[in-house]
Amino acid sequence: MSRSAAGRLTPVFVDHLQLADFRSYTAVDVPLGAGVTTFVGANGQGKTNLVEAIEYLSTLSSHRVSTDQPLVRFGAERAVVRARVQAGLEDTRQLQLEVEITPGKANRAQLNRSPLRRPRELVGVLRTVVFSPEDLAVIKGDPGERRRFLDDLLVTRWPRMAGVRADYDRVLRQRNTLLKSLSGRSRVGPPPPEAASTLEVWDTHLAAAGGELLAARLSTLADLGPHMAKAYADIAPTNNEAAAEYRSSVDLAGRLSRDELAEALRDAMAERRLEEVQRGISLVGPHRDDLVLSLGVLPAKGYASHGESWSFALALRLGSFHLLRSDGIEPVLVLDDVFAELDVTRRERLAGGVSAAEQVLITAAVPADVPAVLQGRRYAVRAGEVTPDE
Ligand SMILES: Nc1ncnc2c1ncn2[C@@H]1O[C@H](COP(=O)(O)OP(=O)(O)OP(=O)(O)O)[C@@H](O)[C@H]1O
Repeated sequence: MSRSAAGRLTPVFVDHLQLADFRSYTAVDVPLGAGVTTFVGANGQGKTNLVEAIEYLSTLSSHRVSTDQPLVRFGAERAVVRARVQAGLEDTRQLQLEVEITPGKANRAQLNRSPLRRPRELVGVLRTVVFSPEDLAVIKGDPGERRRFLDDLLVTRWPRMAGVRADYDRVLRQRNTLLKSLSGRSRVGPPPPEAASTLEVWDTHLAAAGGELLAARLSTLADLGPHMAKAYADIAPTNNEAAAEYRSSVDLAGRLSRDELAEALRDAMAERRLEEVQRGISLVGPHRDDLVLSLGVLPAKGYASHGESWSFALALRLGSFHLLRSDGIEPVLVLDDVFAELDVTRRERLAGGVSAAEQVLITAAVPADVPAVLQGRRYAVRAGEVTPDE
């Protein structure tokens, strides 16, 4: 979604959500709209399930699970998530998004009631930024959590990158299978000529997709940096600046373009060929990289306090939100279960930081945790029923 001629962002928001056999819901219909909507209810009533469905329509993934099975209501065969999205200044442009999730089989997606050739084509029609308790793992967890954060963000910016990311993962799996078979030989030395040439083919594919992924990561991180630092300073004013630096498994030597990075990857693979064959695994590439998040001179991981880690996680999401807006994209902002984790000052600051959003979806077990300025439309969620809460 791009800027209008007047320079305004095109407003985008979910207007209606409909679920069938998704998570705990047999069937539910929820009218939504621009501005703030809060879902309140006791623990385990199905609040997060609602916003998770919207996230799934946007990204075809969930921040809570890595497989689709838990998304389908226990005992059901498939789930359907359907939403009407308003995308336009004149209230005229409505998009109908639908995805059918069938674990173990290919999912199916529709846009405006026409089946898409590949569900992936749905990615990017609706953009979301989701902040949830699971985000703490981006600060405290393994490098994979930070890679996923960055890759999710760059796919949100450039939906085409979903294909590049999938290609990279596929080629990596195939290359690893070959390396593993070579490492199983009784005497591990340079691979026999036939295997060496097959490996070179995989090197070329891995370097091509890897170079493109790396270039997108580096430019996204560079663009995110100032937004993230500002968001952190707004939430937790200290002298410590929040920063993020890319740590690569290859010597990047200032290279930034996709072709230069692909070449760097190919060189690094050639250099470590013997070691890769011995260990039976791909040792260089974006899948081995990390983001070093720091507060002042100290790394956040292992040093930041619990509150600082929360502020940092929040700054990553708010920074992402502002980055996307500066790209001309209007993402739907989801704040899932986060107000209970923040102190009063940070709640108020978060509320101030999201006031620019066209649509904010909030879940909370305790309504009083949500600052008054964010009290928009409210729904009570209880045992699979979603009803307006006056
Ligand atoms: N595939 C599924 N089939 C049936 N029920 C499910 C499925 N997945 C999750 N649930 C149920 O959904 C409920 C959790 O819903 P959800 O995570 O939306 O809760 P919540 O209202 O956000 O709660 P909290 O305030 O504790 O975060 C649990 O009771 C869980 O058993």
